[in-house]
Parts: sequence; C-alpha cells; structure tokens
Amino acid sequence: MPASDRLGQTSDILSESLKCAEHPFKVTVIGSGNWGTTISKVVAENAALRPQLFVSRVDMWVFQEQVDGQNLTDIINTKHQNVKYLPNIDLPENLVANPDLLDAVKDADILVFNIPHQFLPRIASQLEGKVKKDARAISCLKGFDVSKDGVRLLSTYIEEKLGITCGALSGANLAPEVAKENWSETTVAYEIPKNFKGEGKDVDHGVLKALFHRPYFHVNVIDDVAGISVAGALKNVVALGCGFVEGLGWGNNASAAIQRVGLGEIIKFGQMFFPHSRVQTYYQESAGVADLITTCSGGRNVRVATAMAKTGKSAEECEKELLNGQSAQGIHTCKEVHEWLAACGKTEEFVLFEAVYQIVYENASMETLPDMIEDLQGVNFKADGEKSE
Ligand SMILES: NC(=O)c1ccc[n+]([C@@H]2O[C@H](COP(=O)([O-])OP(=O)(O)OC[C@H]3O[C@@H](n4cnc5c(N)ncnc54)[C@H](O)[C@@H]3O)[C@@H](O)[C@H]2O)c1
Ligand SMILES: O=P(O)(O)OC[C@H](O)CO
Repeated sequence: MPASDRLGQTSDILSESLKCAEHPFKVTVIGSGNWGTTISKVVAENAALRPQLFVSRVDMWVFQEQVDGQNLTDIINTKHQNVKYLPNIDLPENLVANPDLLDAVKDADILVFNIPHQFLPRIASQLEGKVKKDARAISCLKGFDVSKDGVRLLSTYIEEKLGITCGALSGANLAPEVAKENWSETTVAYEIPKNFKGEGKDVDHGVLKALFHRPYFHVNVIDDVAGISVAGALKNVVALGCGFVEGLGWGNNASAAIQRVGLGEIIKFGQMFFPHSRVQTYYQESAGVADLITTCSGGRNVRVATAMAKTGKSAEECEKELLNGQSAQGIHTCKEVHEWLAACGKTEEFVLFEAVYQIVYENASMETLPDMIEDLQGVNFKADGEKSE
C-alpha cells in the first residue's frame, strides 16, 4: 500500500475519537538508537498529520557522535536518515535531531524516553528540574532499576526522579520491521493521574493512541503499566536463553522449552514483586507473550547469545562485534534480576533467570540449562501440592 493511502487510512481510523487540544502538545523523543529513531518516525508522522493535537516539529535528542567525520545530528537533519542506527529508512522532515538534551525537552508536553536503560540514570539526573512540571512521559525502555531499596519499573524511576507521570509502551516490536512499516501491534499503558487537567488539556488514552497508532503499528491502550513493563524487561533474559540453545544447535523444541519456562517465570516475577500487574496482560497483550515470541525468534539478544554459544566469546564482545553500537538489554537485565533475587533470597525460584545470569557472568556451562529447568519443575510440582518425581 502506498504511503499516502496509509496516512489517509490512519486519519479515518482515529478521527471520531480525536478532539482538539487547547494548545497542541509538543513532543520530544529522548533517544535515537534503533528503536528510538523508529518511534520518532512514528510520532513525527502523526504529529504532521494532526496539527490540532500536536506541534508539527518533533525533537529527537541524539547522543552526539561522529559518523565519517560528520555530526550524526547534521546527517539526520540533512539526509533525513539515521545512517548509523536505522540505515535506509526515510524519516519525516518535521523530525529534528537535537544534540542538546535540555534544549530538546524545554517546551515538551510529552516526553518519550527511548534509550538503552543503562543510560537512564545519567540522563534523568541531567533532566531533574529542567522539564515542564506538568509534562507527561512514556517510557519505551525495557529493563528495571535495582537498588538497595528494591526493584523499580523504569517508568516509576522517571516519575520519582522528574516528578511527572510516566506510562510505558511495549510490544512485539522488532524495530527494523516497524521502521519498514510491516504491520505489528503494540501496547501503551498509562494511568490517568489524579492531577489530570481535563480532556483537551492533558494527555489521556485518546491522545496516546493518536500519537502512536499508525496503519502499520496498531496500538492498544490499557492502564497496566507494571504488567507490560515486567514482560518487556524479562523477555530479554529469556531470549538470551533461547540464543544459547540455538547456538548449541538444539533446535526449535529446545527454544520452545526455554520460552515456556520463561513465560512462567515472567508471570511469577510480576505477581511476586508487582502484585498490581494483571496476569492477563502477559498473554492478551502484544507486550506479553507476543513480544516474548518475536524477541526469541529474531531479536538482538538471541543473536548475541547465539554468537556466545558458537564462539565462546563474552556477551560484551559479541554485542560489540555484532550490534554496531546497539545494545542487547538482556545482558544488563539478567544481572539486575539476579541482584534483586539474591537480595531477597529467591534465586532458586527463578532458575532460568538465574541460569542465564550464571552463563553470562559466572562462566557456567550452557549445557546445564535443561537440568536447571527440570529442577524448577520439581519445585513447582511440590508447590502445587502434587507428587514430585
Ligand atoms: N531495537 C528494538 O527493536 C527495540 C524494540 C522495542 C524496544 N526496544 C527498547 O528500546 C530501548 C532503546 O533501544 P534502541 O534500540 O533505541 O537503542 P540501541 O540499542 O540502538 O542503542 C543505541 C543508542 O544508544 C545511544 N548511546 C550510546 N551511548 C550512550 C550514552 N553514553 N548515553 C546515552 N545514549 C547512548 C546511542 O547514541 C544510540 O542512540 C531499549 O530499552 C530497548 O530494549 C528496542
Ligand atoms: O532486538 P531485541 O532483542 O532487543 O528485542 C527488541 C524488542 O524488544 C522486541 O519487541
């Protein structure tokens, strides 16, 4: 379908639910990697299409770097492509690459966070006290914040650090496919805050759908921020497990077994540490089992873990060699999850997550994965009060 037809189609799908904003919302995306640039494209397309709701210019904050002797921002703003992180994809001309973080956010009503999550603390510190007090945010990051105080969602981290309400976007969304406008679904989760200013004056579910929904990118908006965030973070750890068995040449059955156990651990983790998350989110939403399947089929975490199995190199080496500056978030998340589970004495209840950590950081043998999963099944059986082998 030509791009112009697709734009028209979007407009039809959303027109009835759309209201005018009193003042159009200014949107800034913080991050310009593989997914950061893709989501910036999505948002800028919608901003151009809906002047009654959004300021046409969308800023995309870029962590500046040189590419062939030129600033990446200059290349993006002239060629309208992010040649390093999303090559060969045309970006809308109303998307402006901005290397100055504080300038990019200064007028923003909606902040879309989209950076590898290990960089969030430094960026959030720079933003403290510098964003509009009534700005709203959406986090597209997949990961957790773990400290001695506990495990926190990244949206909660942003809320507490910046004093603004933050939701999340997560789904079965390999960026290169979304960027090429192949159809996919996603889930946006946002809880309307107590200080909601009213329709047309503030961000609500309709505004978020108008911001993110495209003919090729179908959005379901819910309020279970914890559910979609837990699923999005933990499927990256499971994907590392799938990459190990793929690299060992064990085939699809082995990968399915890892995904089955992984889904169980994701739901258990959510119920144990974020009891307000809803179990049905994990299997009904794109952010749940669908994201697990797509990531375990072809994501960067699988590719890195497969290379580890084939070459014997470390996760960091494989990430560096394969991803050209992109990040496999499972490498960080499995460590964060291990640290949290160890702190609360629960590692034995999440044996797949723990096995992945041991393989990545403690040189444990990948061949031990099946035995560890057997042990887990034994624990589950006994917990259900049934006979254990
Ligand atoms: N790529 C995908 O398919 C995809 C899909 C859905 C969600 N996500 C999630 O979105 C988030 C962002 O992923 P991505 O794919 O856009 O990033 P990426 O993996 O492409 O990482 C590259 C980005 O990191 C930036 N960077 C490097 N060093 C930095 C530093 N010191 N400070 C700040 N930024 C620095 C680079 O400038 C670049 O913009 C992650 O949490 C990821 O899990 C990714
Ligand atoms: O390529 P990955 O493994 O980082 O996964 C990307 C996305 O999270 C898939 O939804």
